[in-house]
Amino acid sequence: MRKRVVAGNWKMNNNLEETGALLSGLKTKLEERQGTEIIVAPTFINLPYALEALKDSGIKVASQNMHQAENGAFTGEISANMLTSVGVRTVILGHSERRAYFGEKDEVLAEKVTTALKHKMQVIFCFGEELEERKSNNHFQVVEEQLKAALFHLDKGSWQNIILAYEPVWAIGTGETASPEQAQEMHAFIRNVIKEKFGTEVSDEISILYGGSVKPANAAEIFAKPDVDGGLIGGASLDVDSFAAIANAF
Ligand SMILES: O=C(CO)COP(=O)(O)O
Repeated sequence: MRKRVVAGNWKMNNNLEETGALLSGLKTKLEERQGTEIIVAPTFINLPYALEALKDSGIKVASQNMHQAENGAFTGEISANMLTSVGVRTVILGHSERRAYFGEKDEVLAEKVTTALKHKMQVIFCFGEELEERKSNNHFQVVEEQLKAALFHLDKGSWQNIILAYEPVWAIGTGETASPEQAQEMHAFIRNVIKEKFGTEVSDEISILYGGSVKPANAAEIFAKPDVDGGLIGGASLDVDSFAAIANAF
């Protein structure tokens, strides 16, 4: 049975006080939630605080990024060892904002995935096409290439620590969502790409999340599709009621 996951990517939002308020609201609203893995990804500086605040809640804490090297002269960066040493066991990698604004390429992302897995971290791996690529009908090819470049070096066993997050760039923060049919079509394609390389024992078990303007009003319809196993939520994860409503949309 593959996991259902609802994850909140807070991006560069929420200072300490705002983090505290959001976490205590989530704890109250989501503590009893069964059957769906809930993950929140505050900014690096608030990760230890979030871990403490969510202790015993069943809600997991993820970082939004990580450097591929073990340690060294990489000013401003955070390593896998630093994350796991404070108790963070999940990392979001490959987000389109990291690719677009910080120049992260597939090769670096492949290294980041390897490093995270070496440290026994769970990886939420993001990928997805840009608007022009969809308009020119290249979206399937783009997505397949992103998966191949960053994840095809893995062995079968590693996949139990991977969650995929399909996030079409044109739907992120734009209010424009992929239709449930578009999401299902792409998710089925992704599952098939994984099946052809790694077999059904991997493709049947891998959780594939959809991300891009998921809101309480559209979550249930998207999550109802057979190959959509949950969501990676940006803007709507910053509000307790919205995020709780999305988590309850299965
Ligand atoms: O980028 C996203 C999650 O990682 C999606 O962001 P929005 O939900 O704000 O569109």
